Amino acid sequence: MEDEALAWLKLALICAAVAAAALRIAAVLWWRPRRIEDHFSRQGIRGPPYRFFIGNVKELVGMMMKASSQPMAPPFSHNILPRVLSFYHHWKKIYGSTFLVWFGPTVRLTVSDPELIREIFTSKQSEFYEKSESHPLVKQLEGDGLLSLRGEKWAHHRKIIVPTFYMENLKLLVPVVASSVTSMLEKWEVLMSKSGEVEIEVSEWLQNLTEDIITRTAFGISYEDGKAIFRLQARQMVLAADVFQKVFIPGYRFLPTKRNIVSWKLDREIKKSLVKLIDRRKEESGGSSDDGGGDGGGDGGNDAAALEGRSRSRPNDLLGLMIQASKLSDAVSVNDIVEECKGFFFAGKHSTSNMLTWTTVLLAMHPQWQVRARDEVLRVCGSRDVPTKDELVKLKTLTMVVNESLRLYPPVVAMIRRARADAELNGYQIPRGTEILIPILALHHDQAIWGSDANEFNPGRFADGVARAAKHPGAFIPFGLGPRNCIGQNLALLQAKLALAIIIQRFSFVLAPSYRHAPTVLMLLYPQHGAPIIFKRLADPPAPRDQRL
Ligand code: HEM
Repeated sequence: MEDEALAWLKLALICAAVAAAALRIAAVLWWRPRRIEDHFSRQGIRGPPYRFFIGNVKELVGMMMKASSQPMAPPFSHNILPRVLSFYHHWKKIYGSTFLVWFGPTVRLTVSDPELIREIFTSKQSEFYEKSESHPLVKQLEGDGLLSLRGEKWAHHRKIIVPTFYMENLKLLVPVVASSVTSMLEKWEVLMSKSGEVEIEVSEWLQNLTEDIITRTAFGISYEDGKAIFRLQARQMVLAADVFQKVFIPGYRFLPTKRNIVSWKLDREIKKSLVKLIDRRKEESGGSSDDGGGDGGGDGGNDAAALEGRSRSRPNDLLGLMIQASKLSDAVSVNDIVEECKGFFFAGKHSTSNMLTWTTVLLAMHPQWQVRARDEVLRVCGSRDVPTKDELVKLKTLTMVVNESLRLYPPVVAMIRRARADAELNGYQIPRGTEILIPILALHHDQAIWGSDANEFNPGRFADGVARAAKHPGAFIPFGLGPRNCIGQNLALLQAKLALAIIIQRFSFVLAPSYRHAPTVLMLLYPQHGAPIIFKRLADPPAPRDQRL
């Protein structure tokens, strides 16, 4: 009898637990989304209706797949928003520029008004919005460093790493970057036909170039070891990109599939090699706080100032700076350094090569700007000399071209933030946990901000600088904005200008007949069918040095 009562009790408890779990699931997947929809609807913000569990993902993926399966129309148009962010383009027409979209049961408020964006990133309100958790695959690649850290740990790391990217430090890297570029061009020369022409798939070559440069910046004197490590990471990226294109299955990354086993092995190898390298660099720098990256001495108190002093005298590499900082502060461990190195490779390589690829494509499409940019380079730097750091600053036309390329084809097409507490955004009440989607690409193509030629390539709009190029000074944000803006933007721009200057100095180029204009997004904005371009060696232009500026 007692046994039977116990059995009933157990059953009742199980039923209660199942009912509680079901209620919880229903709350998360049904009532909460409805409540949020109502909350925003009362404030005049609407969006496509939430569907149980999947939200708007099915329609969104369908629109994106359809768009990327169709050619651009007209074929070389820069009006790429409908193709690249088709869901935004479609729903904006129905619901206005501030609308809700459901990524599963997670709500995202899409915001493309520059005033609201400024509020989210730079005003006092900005402390309410934090970086949201990345997709697990992205997280594995970006590491647990600056890109994903939050709070005090992020602030500490940022303070330590910032001096690496000071312009006076980066300028010392000009010869390093230039030698990577010229060695790439020498390889192109070898491939050239007798008539001095060659077809190059630039996106691949430029990826190798930026990998080389980021390796030198991150590892400096340990270049060869760094290269081997970044090769492993590049393999891991290929695996991740493959999975990224498939339907996301929660928990998939924990399953011992063939792909996951290879990826885990790579991850272990990357960590092991980095730890070994860091230990060796630590040993080489002995008991002193100098890692050999600089020649000043630190007092152990103001670490950022000490690092800054060093950066003026010699180019420090990221690894050297982090090792130095780890000696000055317990807050940076070997594991932290490992994670930062991973993040730099992830953030620096493809974004910069994409920017270079799009700018090369645009110059091939718009020969009049290619000629203008070349005339300037030849006038300022001559026909064969590698531009110096001072000459680079004088290349105004090239700067305008790069900015226009970053406007029309921003490698990072969107950013996401998450409200960590209930917040007010210019009168809108934003509940805790709401994610905010900032479609950089849409902001950059908005006719209300950039004028009726927003979808045309017109570098001239940047003639008076970035702040005056649009109706709103904060409308150009390829590198993000506020305290978490891109730490590597100076390096990226320096690389791009130097590489482009050396290329246009030596070659003229046009799109290959096989080029199909098809911008698409997979983590970053890239040319779906590659970027084949025909380069033709220029006859040595007669520009003697003394006739230049
Ligand atoms: C054209 C090239 C690049 C573009 C378009 C770009 C774009 C961006 C954007 C939009 C952000 C802000 C993301 C957000 O707020 O959610 C960002 C952050 C970041 N970028 Fe870049 N980036 C580029 C190159 C680089 C390079 C070369 C490096 C490093 C070598 C780098 C390292 C980082 C890091 C570490 C962050 C996170 C900063 C923080 O949160 O404190 N980026 N980048």
